[in-house]
Amino acid sequence: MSSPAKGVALPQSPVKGGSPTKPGSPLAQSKKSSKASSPTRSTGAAQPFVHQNSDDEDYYTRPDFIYGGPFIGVNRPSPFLDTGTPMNLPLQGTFKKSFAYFSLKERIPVILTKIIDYLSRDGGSIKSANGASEEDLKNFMQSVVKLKNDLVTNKDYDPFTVDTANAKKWNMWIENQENKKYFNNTWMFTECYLYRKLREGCELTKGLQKFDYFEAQKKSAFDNNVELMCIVADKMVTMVNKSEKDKRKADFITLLKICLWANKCDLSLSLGSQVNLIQAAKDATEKLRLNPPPPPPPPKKGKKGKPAKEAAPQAPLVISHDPFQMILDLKDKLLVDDTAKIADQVQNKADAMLKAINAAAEEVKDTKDAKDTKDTKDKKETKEAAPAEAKDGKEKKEDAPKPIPCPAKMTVPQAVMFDIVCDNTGYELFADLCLAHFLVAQKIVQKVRFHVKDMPWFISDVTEKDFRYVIDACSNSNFSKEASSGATEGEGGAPKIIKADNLRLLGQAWNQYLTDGVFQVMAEEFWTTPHVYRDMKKYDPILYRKLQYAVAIMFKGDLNYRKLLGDRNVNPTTGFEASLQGFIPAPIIAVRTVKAELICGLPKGKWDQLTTADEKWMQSGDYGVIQFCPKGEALKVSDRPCMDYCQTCFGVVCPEHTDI
Ligand SMILES: O=P(O)(O)OC[C@H]1O[C@](O)(CO)[C@@H](O)[C@@H]1O
Repeated sequence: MSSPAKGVALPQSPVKGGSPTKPGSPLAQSKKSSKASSPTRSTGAAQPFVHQNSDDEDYYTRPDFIYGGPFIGVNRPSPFLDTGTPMNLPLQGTFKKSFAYFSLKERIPVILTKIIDYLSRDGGSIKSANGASEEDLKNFMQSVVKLKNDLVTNKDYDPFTVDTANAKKWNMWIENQENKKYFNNTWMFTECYLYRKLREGCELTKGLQKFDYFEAQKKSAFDNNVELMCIVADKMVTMVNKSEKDKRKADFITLLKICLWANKCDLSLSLGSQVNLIQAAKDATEKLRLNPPPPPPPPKKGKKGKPAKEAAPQAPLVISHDPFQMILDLKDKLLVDDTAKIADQVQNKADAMLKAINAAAEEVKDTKDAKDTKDTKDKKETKEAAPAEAKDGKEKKEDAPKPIPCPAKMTVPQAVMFDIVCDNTGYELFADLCLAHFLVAQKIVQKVRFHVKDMPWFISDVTEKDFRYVIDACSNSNFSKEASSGATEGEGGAPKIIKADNLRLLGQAWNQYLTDGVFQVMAEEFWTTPHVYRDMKKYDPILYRKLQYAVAIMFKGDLNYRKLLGDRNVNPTTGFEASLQGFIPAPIIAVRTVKAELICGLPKGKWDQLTTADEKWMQSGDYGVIQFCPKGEALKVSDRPCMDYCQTCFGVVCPEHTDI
């Protein structure tokens, strides 16, 4: 990992004056606490105070100029604390033992440096692929260099200068921030700002408007995991034929877990380095070999008349890269498993929703029939009264387009829909598509809406272009390879050949689903704003309402999880529903491998146990949760109709919101 650019590294000299460890201060408490019981879980809210190592020494001790008088050295209180994130506070770059601080100080500068390297190394091909000029490339590169320097020197955010409605909104949000410095504001705001600012660098050029600086990495990530996709595709064949209840439930659960572990494949945590699950499995096996788990305890003797308890199974010593075997191998790393509840309740809710939709359609039909009968009667009377020549003319049949009622008035959706708020492209998106395909094929739902990003985001997040790329790449794959060691062997012990035949079929089916509107891709602006989800209603009520039509919404990955929890270090034993802070447009499913220091819904003592074993377990992506909140806000006739209401649709037929 390279350090921040020369000459701009954050200063580390001691602050003059001020007691660094006041009794009762967060730092004092952290010093008292042992490493294992984590200082930050027992502290109260952090108060800014002067301490020894300020990351912004210059600013906090810079002399004040008194008009007409001397420069006087003052010690301002520094917000930097030598702790992790205190409980219930937002993750923030001021907590020097937190992953947020480490990310801003070390990880993101590396990500930005890699973009700069890429631009200088592949400038020629970037220019020709985008029709961009040398000037465009130079300007973009300069903007990335400046962004990196501003970050590592903890400057104030720059306002956006590109003339777009979105940039104006960002400027307003920046203006509303109490802290405008990269490290001093919330990690969420700063991180999102950085990715948005990167985009602006392209928007300000003529020729790089559509340039995706992460595209090449995303494409390689797809190629690196095709073998896994072929393995999953072969199994999918057995999951899509209409099956009986128990198998359907078991397959639903399996696919949720495939979706979970696919979330290991993000390029942001790996700083853009390729994540190859086959290699990762080999590395994990090697780790186990060097540090094997203790043998399971001997079976307990049964009480009088009762059979002896079975011995606990030996923890696996080889981690397979076969995604289905991986589910079993990683069983203990799945910290919260609500999959059975999800499978049951999504099915039940979907059945109930279908009934309501059919009943509503029946009602509309009855009204229409009654109207048609009346119309026919009226017409007949008019005809009889009409002049003779008109009676000879043929009757014109009109094919009225299917109206979409005003979304503000609609309380029953148009179809049973499942929503996926996507995270990473490549293998993770492939896994999400498999789950979506399964839900449609088993007729649990009629439609799946995929929510993707409207700009390159956190390196590997799915954009609309990536979405189509993955489907096309699956349809056209001609992968064929002898299975790597660790995968299932073929008949008679012969090496198994892994082929893309079924993967191609899946890709073709998905293309058809897209054409038919069974799969829908939506790239709403809200997903690339810095707002956490409890604020969605305020910032994007229309999206909130759209989500309310879903039978359930699956939020993928770590960043979505952070936004669901308000990016706060909540108490790890707080329940999932309470942690959502009122954000329940529909039942919520969170499927996330743990890559940031926040989690909820853990059993008592689990967090301490994991932290004792490995202080950094929350940064590794090795653990996962699949959590469920079955509640959803009931759909009422809206008291806050959408912006088009009464302007163009007049509450009858919506010309705008065809995605509902
Ligand atoms: O792709 P995911 O699962 O959202 O992870 C994104 C990564 O980026 C981060 O937001 C940090 O930059 C982490 O939370 C996580 O490591």
